[in-house]
Amino acid sequence: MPFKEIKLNDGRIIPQIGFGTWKIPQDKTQDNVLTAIDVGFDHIDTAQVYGNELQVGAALKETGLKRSDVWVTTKWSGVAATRPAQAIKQSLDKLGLEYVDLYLIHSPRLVRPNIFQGWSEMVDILKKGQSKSIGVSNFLISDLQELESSPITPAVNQILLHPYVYAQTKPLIEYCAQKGIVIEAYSPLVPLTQYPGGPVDKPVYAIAERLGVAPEQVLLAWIKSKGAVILTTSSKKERLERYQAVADIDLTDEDIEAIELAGAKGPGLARFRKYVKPVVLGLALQGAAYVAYRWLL
Ligand SMILES: NC(=O)C1=CN([C@@H]2O[C@H](COP(=O)(O)OP(=O)(O)OC[C@H]3O[C@@H](n4cnc5c(N)ncnc54)[C@H](O)[C@@H]3O)[C@@H](O)[C@H]2O)C=CC1
Ligand SMILES: O=CCc1c[nH]c2ccccc12
Repeated sequence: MPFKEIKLNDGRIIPQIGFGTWKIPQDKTQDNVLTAIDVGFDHIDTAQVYGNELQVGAALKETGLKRSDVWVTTKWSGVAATRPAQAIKQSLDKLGLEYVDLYLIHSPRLVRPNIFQGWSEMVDILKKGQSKSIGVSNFLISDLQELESSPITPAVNQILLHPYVYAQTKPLIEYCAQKGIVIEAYSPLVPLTQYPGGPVDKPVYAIAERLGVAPEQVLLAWIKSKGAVILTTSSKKERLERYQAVADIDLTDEDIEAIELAGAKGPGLARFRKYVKPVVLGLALQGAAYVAYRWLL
């Protein structure tokens, strides 16, 4: 089955695979994005906190692509204690765009305890046309429940998704399906990048050998089987070509079950969500420093 164009609850169509730009140094971003677009990516994912929106924008300009031919997502990450209204203006400026396709709250920690208020600020951005769709990232069911009385449901929830966290994440995935919220899966290759030698390797390598494909393609095909948007990355053109080729790789129900059974024997969410806390702590310190600076002025 080729990559689907996934329909969001606001009627817009999002390309099923996106090129992620987290951790790409500024001096490499423009080239990497150009390579991604060259091999067929038409969906780029960045964020305020990645610090490379300017270079993403430069790449988009260099391609000469029509604005409607590329999907651009960015996120409000709360850098320097910004609120969404200020952050979106800065992001659009850096990207050199009049609108983004999707604007996300990067983490519920940015808006707790008043999640509804934070979401209302995102709705304002939607109304102003600064983003065509709005959504959230790293939201739990309890966070999403706070938004149930909003007239606008998040279009997506961008979350960590790979076989080692699938069993624990299933209730969230099911909740999102029920509410019409599309899942965007980030870090799908964690079994290869952060837990090589783990129980998922056995079925993944066996399936890869049987199909004559690479193990990373099997993991991305597994995400595809869930109907989620895939967010992945590489600086290498050949890898990006392999990711794109996943459009033509379909797993059987037995393959999917074998991967999930092995995934359930792995370490689970606690092992893989560690980075979020230090990052958010860093942002909080940055915010506190800014508030102190404004108070001293
Ligand atoms: N909203 C959020 O909080 C987050 C969003 N993201 C988004 O998702 C994007 C993708 O996330 P990643 O964690 O980078 O994705 P990922 O799990 O797809 O990992 C990509 C890495 O895997 C490597 N790789 C590919 N094949 C491999 C193999 N066979 N063996 C070993 N390594 C291999 C690639 O070279 C690349 O460095 C990010 O760039 C960002 O845009 C990522 C993390 C958090
Ligand atoms: O997006 C990737 C991980 C990350 C980097 N900075 C933040 C801030 C808030 C949530 C997640 C992240």
